[in-house]
Amino acid sequence: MRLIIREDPTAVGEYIGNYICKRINDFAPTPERPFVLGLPTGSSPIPTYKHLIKLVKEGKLSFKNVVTFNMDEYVGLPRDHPESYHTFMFRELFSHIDIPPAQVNILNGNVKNLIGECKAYEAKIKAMGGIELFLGGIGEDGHIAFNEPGSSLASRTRIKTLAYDTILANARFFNNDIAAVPRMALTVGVATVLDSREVVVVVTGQRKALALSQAIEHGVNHLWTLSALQLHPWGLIVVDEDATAELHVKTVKYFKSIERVQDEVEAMHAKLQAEGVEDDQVGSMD
Ligand SMILES: N[C@@H]1[C@@H](O)[C@H](O)[C@@H](COP(=O)(O)O)O[C@@H]1O
Repeated sequence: MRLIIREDPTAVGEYIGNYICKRINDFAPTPERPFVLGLPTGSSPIPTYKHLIKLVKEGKLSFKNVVTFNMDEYVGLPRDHPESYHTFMFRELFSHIDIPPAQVNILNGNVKNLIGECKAYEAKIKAMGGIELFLGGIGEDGHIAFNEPGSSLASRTRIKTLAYDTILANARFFNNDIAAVPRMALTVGVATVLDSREVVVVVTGQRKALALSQAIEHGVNHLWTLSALQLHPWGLIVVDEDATAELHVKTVKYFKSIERVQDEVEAMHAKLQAEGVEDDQVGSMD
């Protein structure tokens, strides 16, 4: 796992936006072989989305051959509700870039058969050849997507009851009316995220500092579901200075030293991929 530290959320968004841009351009997607990208909602990815929009407008990036799968969606919230994740994604990203809407996949929390919806989502990801890069955010309790504390680390896309902490945290989007926050969501599982070839997680702000430290300085456990990223060979967390507040100085120093050799390792990864060597033969980047 790698940890990249930047000054503030804007710099984090620029780093991740450029990173995703490079990955998509290196992949050279075509209609027959699209780049499959997993995406999150929340306030943390907004600077990344702003930067991706800028790159598209500058002609440096295209989403024409990108297929997206969102992490989660509330159950029972109308699709056109201002706080549905469907509305969020079109407002913050999809309406401003060149992605064909048919290539956008977002779980539907309003169907009768919610379990069927989740199974079909997993099947569609599989049919697309799996997710190339999953971008994620975390909650203050360390949840990734809506995999609340206590979620199985082997979980797949399913219905999830939201933790009270998450309902409280998300009330800010519902005029601070706790009763208005949906109680349930559909979410990809921890294993769905870990199945991706690469996982990039954005963590900004001091309120996420404890979760970050629990996820990277302690063992893998189901109470801080981001900690499962330790099991992934190609995990990257990009944070701002505020989010490092609970980390040990030696942890910060260690990851900063890794960043220094990052470019060399990425060049090696690209070379081996070009030669057709599988990732698991390459090993992790740290
Ligand atoms: N389901 C989403 C998560 O995917 C997201 O990571 C989290 C953090 O949101 P924010 O970035 O606004 O703190 O919010 C919700 O719980």
